[in-house]
Amino acid sequence: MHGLVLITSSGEKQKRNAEHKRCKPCQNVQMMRGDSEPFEVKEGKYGAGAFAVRDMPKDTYIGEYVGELRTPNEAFQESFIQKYRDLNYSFALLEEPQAGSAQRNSWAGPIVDSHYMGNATRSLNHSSNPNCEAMSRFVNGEPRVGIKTRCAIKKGEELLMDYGEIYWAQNATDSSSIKP
Ligand SMILES: C[S@@+](CC[C@H](N)C(=O)[O-])C[C@H]1O[C@@H](n2cnc3c(N)ncnc32)[C@H](O)[C@@H]1O
Repeated sequence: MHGLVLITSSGEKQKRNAEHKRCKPCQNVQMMRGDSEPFEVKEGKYGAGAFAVRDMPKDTYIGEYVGELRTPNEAFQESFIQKYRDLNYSFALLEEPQAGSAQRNSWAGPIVDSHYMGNATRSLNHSSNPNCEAMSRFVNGEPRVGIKTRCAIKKGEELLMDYGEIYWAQNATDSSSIKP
């Protein structure tokens, strides 16, 4: 199965709790309110891409990565269609293995698939030097994924995030999937 990858770990959870206490404004609240930052979707190097329409500081909340929640098994079935179209909109929540464990990252929960029901955040393309990042939050007990800037971004720049190693390992046979 292939998909965009979001790592959650105990370190991440501690960071998240600390962020929650600082709340300026709290990103859970931004998700609940449905806040979003405007950006433009237009043709880029890898099909549609998302581009900043104004300068944004680091940690700007861009919006929620919305989609259908799928089980890993459902996502596996769906992945054949997405692979055929060479467009994969599945966002998996992964858990990091315990320190010292030989186990690889494993699927931890539902997969957010924006292929059929999504919003413009599904247009963010991949870069190994990203200017945006995903964050997972439990909002009223529901797993949700938001996108925020990880550095200051200038108007006109493409918004990019790192899809993660597994995505590219699983797509390695596709000649069009060239990791930049
Ligand atoms: C979440 S979608 C991003 C939006 C997509 N470009 C579109 O036109 O809808 C992910 C897909 O974009 C393409 N893509 C994104 N970043 C890429 C990159 N760095 N290199 C090659 N293809 C990329 C791949 O086809 C991938 O399956």
